[in-house]
Amino acid sequence: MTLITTSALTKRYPGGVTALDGLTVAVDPGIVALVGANGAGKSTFIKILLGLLPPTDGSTTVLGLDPAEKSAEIRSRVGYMPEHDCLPPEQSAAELVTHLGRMSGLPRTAARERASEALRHVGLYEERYRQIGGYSTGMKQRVKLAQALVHDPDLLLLDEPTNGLDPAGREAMLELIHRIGTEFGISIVVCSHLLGEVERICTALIAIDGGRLLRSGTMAAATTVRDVLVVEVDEGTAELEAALRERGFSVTRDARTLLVNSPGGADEAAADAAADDTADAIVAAVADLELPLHRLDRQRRRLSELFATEPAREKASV
Ligand SMILES: Nc1ncnc2c1ncn2[C@@H]1O[C@H](COP(=O)(O)OP(=O)(O)OP(=O)(O)O)[C@@H](O)[C@H]1O
Repeated sequence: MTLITTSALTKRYPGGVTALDGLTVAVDPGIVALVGANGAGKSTFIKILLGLLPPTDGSTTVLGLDPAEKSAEIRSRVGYMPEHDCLPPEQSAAELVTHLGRMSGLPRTAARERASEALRHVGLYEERYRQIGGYSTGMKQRVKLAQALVHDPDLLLLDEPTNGLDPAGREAMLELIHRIGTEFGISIVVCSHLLGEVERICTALIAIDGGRLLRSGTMAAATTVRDVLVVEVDEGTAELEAALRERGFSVTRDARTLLVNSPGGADEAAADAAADDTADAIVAAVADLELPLHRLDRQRRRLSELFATEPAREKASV
């Protein structure tokens, strides 16, 4: 089942701000990065997915359900970690998470058990009876994550989960999110403006800019340069470079690394097929020269490089 679909989703706030402008995406289950600069429309998108805000135009489904009609069901199957601190300082984490578990419909005992379990998953089990007011920022972020997990959701929506954390705290939070997504099999949408962070843990990407879709698809597709292969041999780099040029390839050399251009294709599948042919030709050239092959790979790029070069597009591209 598709995790989230939107069709020409548009949100205009009273006063004339268009926060989302004709957004069309289809995202499969996994750990999905929702990225964009401040004001891009990420929080608006999350609120629409939860049924907290109605769209002005267009439609969306979450776990196959329409938030406009099934917002209660969606909220029972989705956990939401809001961006801002909204925790009562006088309560303990155990009390708060149990209370929110009850609010999501769990019976009293089950809510208490699930709260303990959720707090253990986020590493707060030992501290669960302390008042939240005495917690560090990192611990408060973990309480927000635990309350999102308490009712055993199918999908977690995390709004800027590393906000306010120091580097070690950010690292620990990312590891935790990754573990929840991979070991518990819960799909996660991570809303962030930190590209380096989401690139490491997410399997898919929705990038928005000024309310418009910049790009969506798998993280691998976003970070793979399809038409450039990277080759390294332990010795004989110059001979290999010459041999590849002789075979008609355009090659550039950067120290021990050769970058070999593969003819592009009309679409992703054609580009993949062309890259496979180019890889075969490289392997054949390496074998002919009897060189030790060290690396043969598609070139990767950082998400930040993609957004530095990507022109804002009129229309979605996958
Ligand atoms: N309730 C509102 N009324 C009017 N305009 C709003 C409202 N909420 C958000 N906006 C505007 O809509 C646009 C998108 O805001 P949104 O909060 O969705 O972006 P964001 O990507 O989540 O940004 P941030 O990372 O800063 O939270 C912004 O221009 C914002 O000022």
